[in-house]
Amino acid sequence: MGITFSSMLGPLAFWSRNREVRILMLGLDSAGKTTILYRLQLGEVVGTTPTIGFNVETVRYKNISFQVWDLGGQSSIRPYWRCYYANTTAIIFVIDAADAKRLDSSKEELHAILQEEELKNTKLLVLANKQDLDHALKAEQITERLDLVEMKERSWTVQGCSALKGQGLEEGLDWLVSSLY
Ligand SMILES: Nc1nc2c(ncn2[C@@H]2O[C@H](COP(=O)(O)OP(=O)(O)OP(=O)(O)O)[C@@H](O)[C@H]2O)c(=O)[nH]1
Ligand SMILES: [Mg+2]
Repeated sequence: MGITFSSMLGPLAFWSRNREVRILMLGLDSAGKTTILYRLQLGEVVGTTPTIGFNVETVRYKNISFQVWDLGGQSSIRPYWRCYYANTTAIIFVIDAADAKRLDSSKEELHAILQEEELKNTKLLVLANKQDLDHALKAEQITERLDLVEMKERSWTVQGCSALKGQGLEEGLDWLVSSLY
């Protein structure tokens, strides 16, 4: 009996308890996607091998269930990314910020994804991973190199992180959560 705080929150509380947000994690091979997935889910660094196909895990953060799809990034399997686009809420695009030579390839793949009709309403979190390495480019430099500065039609951000050290990932998820409301 009586009105409880959660009943007053009503639909919002229901939404946050029950909605599963589908996230696609994409990026070139060896960017650190699988390491990030398991760092988020288990809170530790696991040994990885190149992903052939995908890993999918539920990550609970701030009362929201994220269903995170981590797809293999090798060039031969990138054409299969499109099979997973439907019903995606947000893209996490992972960059190896210490691998400046491959930034142009990352940019090409990212801009191709952003043209996809099925992904046109998705939020975009770019993770500039491997910030623990001395020569890693900072988030601002990655933003420029990826040609994102002028992008106005979608919610996006670039967040520096290190899956190895566990830094920057919570900030990225906080941005994702805030972008959902
Ligand atoms: N120094 C450093 N190395 C990292 C970091 N994150 C991942 N790595 C390493 O980068 C390599 C590739 O990591 P994965 O997570 O397998 O990369 P991936 O993006 O899943 O690669 P594919 O499955 O081939 O698409 C591994 O040796 C990781 O240990 C990081 O933050 N810092
Ligand atoms: Mg992988």
